[in-house]
Amino acid sequence: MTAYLIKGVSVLGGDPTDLLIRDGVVAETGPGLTAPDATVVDATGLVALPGLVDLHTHLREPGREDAETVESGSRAAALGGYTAVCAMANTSPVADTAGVVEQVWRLGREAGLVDVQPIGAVTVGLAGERLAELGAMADSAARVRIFSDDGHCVADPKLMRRALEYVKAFDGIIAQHAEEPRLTEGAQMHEGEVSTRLGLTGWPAVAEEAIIARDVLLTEHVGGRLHVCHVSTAGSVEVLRQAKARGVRVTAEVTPHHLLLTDAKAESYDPVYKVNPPLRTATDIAALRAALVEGVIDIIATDHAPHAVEDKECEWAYARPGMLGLETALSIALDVLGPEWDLIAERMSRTPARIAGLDGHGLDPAPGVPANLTLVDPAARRVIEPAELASRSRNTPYARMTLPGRIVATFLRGEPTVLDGKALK
Ligand SMILES: NC(=O)N[C@@H](CC(=O)O)C(=O)O
Repeated sequence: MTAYLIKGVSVLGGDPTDLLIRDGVVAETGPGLTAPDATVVDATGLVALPGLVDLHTHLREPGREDAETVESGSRAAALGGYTAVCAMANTSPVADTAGVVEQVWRLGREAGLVDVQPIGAVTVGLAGERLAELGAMADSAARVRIFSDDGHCVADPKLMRRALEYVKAFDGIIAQHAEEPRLTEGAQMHEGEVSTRLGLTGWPAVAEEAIIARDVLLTEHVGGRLHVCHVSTAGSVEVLRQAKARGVRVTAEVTPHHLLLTDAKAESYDPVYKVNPPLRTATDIAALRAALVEGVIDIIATDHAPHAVEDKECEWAYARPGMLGLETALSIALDVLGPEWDLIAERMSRTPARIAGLDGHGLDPAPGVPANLTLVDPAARRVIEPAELASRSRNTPYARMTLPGRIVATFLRGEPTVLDGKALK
């Protein structure tokens, strides 16, 4: 294994120092380190963060390798500063058996760019009718601890209750896509002023809030663990605030796009802005940002949702919902939160690693800690060019926008996956 000496780096915004990485761990920290055998990385002006951890990534393999593969998504993740991602189960076939989750897990190991932790489906085929083999997935080599039908809501309350109860045996989590399906039939965008003007069927905020309210009560009742995917409304924040105040074991995520973009984007009729849950209003954005700072929302998760050109560059009504996120998330966080490095590390690395139980991730660089870290140039500004993204898909909502921050290097267990802003594999 090569040793790396990172010179002049600011750890989480602190004074410049050096980090010596050897045998996969941070061996030493402090100014003026020397190590003749080490490769020197000049990190003047760069900030070191614990490697980012994404709790919500769609890698599309197996089934839609034209949109993304475990390898291409892993590369996009590493370039975005991530060292671990949790892969959602809505693949084809669905990740609802030990066989499929082990396949995704193995593909992640082979790609070797980030740790890929599969999420298992809650119900067979995401159909919402009967529980999948949750125990077999938990016992598999992939050691699944988070289960989600994301893309679909586990709408049946009895099934949701059973799922929450079942995974308690191994302290598992049910991650809910909160969308009451009867309230969103035919929905195309957020229900509000803009949808009325455009004549598009609305997806009301209450469709999300009603499910979160139900699920925190169910979670409280059975003493389980709930994670709420992509929270998008001010009302949801209030439901979560109350649940947390009562001590319910619930965590929640917000996506970068729900922190930045509003439903006014739909006025362009450009399906790149079609996403589930839909882009909401400026009032919602303000509430989500405040909740993220306060900790009512625990983490930023990308909901990286690559889609092939034919599924996005078509009429709005026929387009699939979802947008890319891995390669731009840190920039959006910087834009929204400012250079609040400790908060960014908390919401994008430490807390997601803790929720997912990913040992060795989410730890600040210190002697003895596995060297999973990323180096950011906070002064850089970059123009997002879709053709330059490592993802196989092009559906970024930030095309040609200038965003702050650039990932210069990412290390996974002491080996660089990204150097000089370029993926090494
Ligand atoms: N977030 C999205 O808009 N899309 C997700 C699934 C989903 O949550 O609908 C996808 O898999 O494409």
